[in-house]
Amino acid sequence: MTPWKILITDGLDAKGKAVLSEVGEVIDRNGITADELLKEIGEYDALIVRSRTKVTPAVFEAGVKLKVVGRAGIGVDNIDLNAAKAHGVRVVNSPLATTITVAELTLGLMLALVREIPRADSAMKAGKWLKKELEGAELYGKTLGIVGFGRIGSAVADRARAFGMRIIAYDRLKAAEAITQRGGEPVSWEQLLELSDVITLHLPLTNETKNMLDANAFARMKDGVYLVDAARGGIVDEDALLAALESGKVAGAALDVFTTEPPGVTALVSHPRVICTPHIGAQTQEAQARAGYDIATEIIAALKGEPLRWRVI
Ligand SMILES: NC(=O)C1=CN([C@@H]2O[C@H](COP(=O)(O)OP(=O)(O)OC[C@H]3O[C@@H](n4cnc5c(N)ncnc54)[C@H](O)[C@@H]3O)[C@@H](O)[C@H]2O)C=CC1
Ligand SMILES: O=C(O)CCC(=O)C(=O)O
Repeated sequence: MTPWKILITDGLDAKGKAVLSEVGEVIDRNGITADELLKEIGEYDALIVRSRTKVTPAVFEAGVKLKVVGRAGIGVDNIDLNAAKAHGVRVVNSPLATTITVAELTLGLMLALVREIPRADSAMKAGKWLKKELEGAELYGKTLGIVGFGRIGSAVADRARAFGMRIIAYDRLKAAEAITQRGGEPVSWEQLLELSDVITLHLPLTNETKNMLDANAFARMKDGVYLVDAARGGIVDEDALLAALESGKVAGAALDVFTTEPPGVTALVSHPRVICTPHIGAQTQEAQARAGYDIATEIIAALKGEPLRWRVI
C-alpha cells in the first residue's frame, strides 16, 4: 500500500472507488463545503470532483501535497487551470465516458420541446385533457444547428440524422471534413443562427464562449426557433434568452445547465415554454460507471508518473 490519500468530493461510482482503494486511502466526502475543503485538502495527494466542487486558487494554495485533480466527466471550467499550472498540479478528466448519455438527453430534450411532453404530462396529472391545444411539430425535415462538433455534437448529429433532420454545424476549431464525414454541413456562425429550426450547444464554457448566445445572436435567429443547452450555463445570456422567449423569437428552450447552479425558481426556470433538468446530462448508471473507472485509472497513472491519456494540463 502506498501512502497516497485520495479525496472524492462529488461522489464516484463504486468500481472507480474500488480501483483507487487498491493503491491508497480513499475518503469520500460527498457534499463537502468550500470551507471544509480548504481545511482538509492539505492532507491529500489527489482530489476527484464532478461539477459541484469549485477547485479555486485557494484550494491549490492549501493543497500542499496535491499532485493531481481529476474531473470525473468532461468540463473543467470549475477547476482553476492557471492555479493548477502555477502549483505544478496535473489536471485530468474522463472525456469519453459520458458522450452517448449526453447525446441521448439532448435528443430527449428536443423531442420534449417540439411535442411539449412535460406540459402534456403535468396537465394530465392535474386532470386536464389538452388534446386540442397540444399540436406539436416534427423534427423530421427540420434543420438542426449544432454548435461545437466534438464528441457530443457529432454523436447528436448521428442520432438526429436518424430522425431525418438536416444537420448544419459551426465549430471554430474543427476541419470542415470532420463535419461532412458525419453527414453535416459546415456553416459560419451567422449562417447557423439564420438557418436553424433547432439549435443545440455542445462546446465548452471559456472566455470566448461566455454569452455567445446574446441579444444579437437571438435577433439573427429564425422566428420560432428552439434552443437546447446541455453544454454549460453561461454560454447563453439568460436575460437575452428570457427576452427572446417573451417576444416569441424563441418558441421553446430546454436547459440542463445554468449560469448559477442550482438556479432557484427564476423567471427563466418557471417560464411555461422552458423545460429544465438539473444538470443531469451525464447522469446515467452506464456513463457514471465508465467515468468512475476512467478517472480512477487516470489518477493512478498520474500518481505513479505513468503516461496519461486525458491530461488537461
Ligand atoms: N450537461 C452535462 O452534464 C454535460 C455537459 N458537457 C459539456 O459538453 C461540452 C462538450 O463536450 P465534448 O463534446 O465531449 O467536447 P469536445 O471537446 O469533444 O467538443 C467541443 C467542441 O467545441 C468546439 N469549440 C470550442 N470552442 C468553440 C467556439 N468558440 N466556437 C465553436 N466551437 C467551439 C471544439 O472545437 C470542439 O470540437 C463540454 O465542454 C461540457 O461543458 C459535457 C458532459 C456532460
Ligand atoms: O459530472 C457532472 O455532474 C456533470 C457532467 C458535466 O457537466 C461534464 O462532464 O462536463
